[in-house]
Amino acid sequence: MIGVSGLSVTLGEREVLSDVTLQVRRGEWLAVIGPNGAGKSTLLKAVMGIVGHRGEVSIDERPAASLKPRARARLVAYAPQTPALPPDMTVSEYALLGRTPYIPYLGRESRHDREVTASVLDRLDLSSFAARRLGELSGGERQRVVLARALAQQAPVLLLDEPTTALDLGHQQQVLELVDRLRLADGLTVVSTLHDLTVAGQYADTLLLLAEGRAAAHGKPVQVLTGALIGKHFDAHVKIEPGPDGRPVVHLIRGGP
Ligand SMILES: Nc1ncnc2c1ncn2[C@@H]1O[C@H](COP(=O)(O)OP(=O)(O)OP(=O)(O)O)[C@@H](O)[C@H]1O
Repeated sequence: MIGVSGLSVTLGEREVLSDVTLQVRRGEWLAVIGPNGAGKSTLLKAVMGIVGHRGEVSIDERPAASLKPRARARLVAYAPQTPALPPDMTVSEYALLGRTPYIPYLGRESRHDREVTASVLDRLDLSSFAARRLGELSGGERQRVVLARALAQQAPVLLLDEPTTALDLGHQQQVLELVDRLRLADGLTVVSTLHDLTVAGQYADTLLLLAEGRAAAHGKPVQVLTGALIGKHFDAHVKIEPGPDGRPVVHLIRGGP
């Protein structure tokens, strides 16, 4: 569904992504992990086509560069880490922007567009916030609104940049379960950056470990979440245990490194 080949990005004077190649199958969840500054957000932005890059990106077998903005928006929804939100816009107006690729030029949203948006707001516990202004929300509420806009887009590919960092535990689970259910029901392809390595290993089929802009490891959670790789690339001292479902659980060890 997503193909990336020889992807490199230079920002300012620095090459922040170097020669990254990967494939994400339809219905797969890929989590991009790695230390701060490794290039995770830049990888998502390059797939979205919002930073200049070298190398190839294809979406649904089509070169991403050839997609017109409206066609791209019907294929890929992106929830950035810290988007600028217009403070006076309401939650429902903002979430409805996710329907823009379906609204005719100079036309208005349909009843279906409003229903899809309302249903997404409901599934993210945001119905009671629908009339609130974005400038009056907490960090976690804002994060769920950004996600609501992306989900309202109903695109087959979802790119989520740190979708849960500002969320309390219950809302983290709600968001991750919602994305997972949509993926299993509708075959969504998901690429998310995630700092919580245990969560990444719980939900994703495949992990990509980026370090200094390069792919340092790629594979199933048990192959990537190893003490050796985490010690080397995060400079962290951890203990890894299999969780109840066999997927790895990463514990920080007090006193290390
Ligand atoms: N506009 C820019 N000009 C120069 N360097 C930049 C620019 N934007 C980002 N960078 C650098 O690119 C590198 C990769 O940034 P990126 O945001 O992709 O990292 P990340 O892995 O998502 O980090 P984090 O975990 O901290 O969110 C960082 O070293 C960052 O300082």
